[in-house]
Amino acid sequence: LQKKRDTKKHPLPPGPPPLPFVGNVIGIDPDHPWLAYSRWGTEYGEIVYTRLFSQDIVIINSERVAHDLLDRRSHNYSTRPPGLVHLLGFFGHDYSSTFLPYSDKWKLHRRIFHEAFQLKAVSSFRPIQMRNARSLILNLLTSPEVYGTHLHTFSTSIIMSIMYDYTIAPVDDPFLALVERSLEIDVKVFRPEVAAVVTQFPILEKLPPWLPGASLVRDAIVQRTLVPMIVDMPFEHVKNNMASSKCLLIGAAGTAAPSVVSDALKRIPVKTQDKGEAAVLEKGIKESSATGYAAASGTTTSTLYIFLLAMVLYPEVQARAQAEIDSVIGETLERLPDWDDRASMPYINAIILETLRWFPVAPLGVAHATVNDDIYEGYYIPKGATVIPNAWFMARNPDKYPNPTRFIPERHMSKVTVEEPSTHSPASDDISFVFGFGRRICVGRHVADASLFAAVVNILTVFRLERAPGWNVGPDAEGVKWTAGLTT
Ligand code: HEM
Repeated sequence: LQKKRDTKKHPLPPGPPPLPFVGNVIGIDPDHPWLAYSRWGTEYGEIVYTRLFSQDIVIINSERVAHDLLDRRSHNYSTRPPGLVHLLGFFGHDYSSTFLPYSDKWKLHRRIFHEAFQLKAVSSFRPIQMRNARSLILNLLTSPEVYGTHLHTFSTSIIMSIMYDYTIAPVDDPFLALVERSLEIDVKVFRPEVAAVVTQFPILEKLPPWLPGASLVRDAIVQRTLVPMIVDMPFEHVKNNMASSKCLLIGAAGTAAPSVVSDALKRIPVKTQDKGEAAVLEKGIKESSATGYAAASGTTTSTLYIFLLAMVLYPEVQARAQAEIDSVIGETLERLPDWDDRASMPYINAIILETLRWFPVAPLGVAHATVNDDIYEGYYIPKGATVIPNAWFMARNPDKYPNPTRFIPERHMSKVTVEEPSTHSPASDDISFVFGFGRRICVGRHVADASLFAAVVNILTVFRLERAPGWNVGPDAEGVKWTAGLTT
């Protein structure tokens, strides 16, 4: 039954007419929901209401509305959809900072991330990022045919070093195997569209696992086994390192190499003598750090795939970027670029911004939800509504980005920051919407920005990327097959 509401005074935002019971489920390609949402954006405007079964969905199709609601009214728009939160619980995933409802637990996770990943702190990770970028170009030189694996190794090695000072084994790393299996399930399941179906048909969670069609239950069983290992294994690695370094040097509080986890653990005794509170803090550190891998690896890797695609499709952009690099480090390649060169490379910075814009790797961001009813520009937005920022459509706003399907770094040239690199932040640039909004904006955006610079500048310094013969993809990237989930 549809909820009874008095929407006479304030109508719901416009949207496609729903069918009885199912709402607007039909017509959404589950693998590319942003395409339907964007069509509705063209037809109905900046804010669209739709219903998936009984779940209210509000799609935000413009940065203007997203800033109004998700930033300026963030007190009401900073939680996650209850259906999604429930689904995560069913999968044993209720530790994930990304999907925690707005709560004290989320605030603690956010504080732990903020201490490590705020703009003025992230420069301490630069040696790790540059070292991994150098390994990346070496790996690409050795076996270019498995470039995807190398991009993935680059992203995962960085986040594991930063978080845990954990060095990933070149082959068959035991932690990586676990986490990749788990992420495969995550990206296909943790979406508002799936949550709406499961909320409507709770029986789906109760089916016997052997039944054909009970893949949700089977996946949940696998996840509930994997999750405790994923959360515990790298955390114990840090604790063991800290303990053994203490044994070696009695009295020195942890001489293990620094990492986000060891730094956060070292801060605990200073802050609290209370055992209960210390346990809560330790759990918060363990759970938030386990979120870091999932949040950082797929997004960074996918962005680098899109960068390679752009370079192959736009050789003139590549040539201009390489001319810029040559002008800074010299054509003889006596050295590779480094952080100090960044301020002299506005075109490289513009390429990074355009890569993030051209195909946002999280095309629908991560869904927010309302805590209370709201009225916005005369429209009624119900309590508990799932609120989806359609980054894909924002990136294709022709008023802001003329010819939006084309890769044109020049459009950012007047905006790229060229000051001292430690003050450079993509959030201050005009593509910050790809990192989300308000209190939930991506905590890793400054880390991501630096990793992308390290990879992009090193790749362009030593390689020329060319189209493989017979590969027929046009400048709008039509013909490219996208693997879609939470991230593409
Ligand atoms: C190109 C790379 C990246 C992109 C495009 C990206 C994008 C996003 C987006 C769209 C969100 C959701 C924001 C919202 O709810 O409005 C998010 C959240 C988050 N990201 Fe990123 N991200 C990237 C890299 C990273 C990295 C490297 C890290 C960690 C070091 C990270 C950690 C997180 C975390 C923990 C959250 C959850 C924040 C919360 O719910 O409070 N991300 N990211």
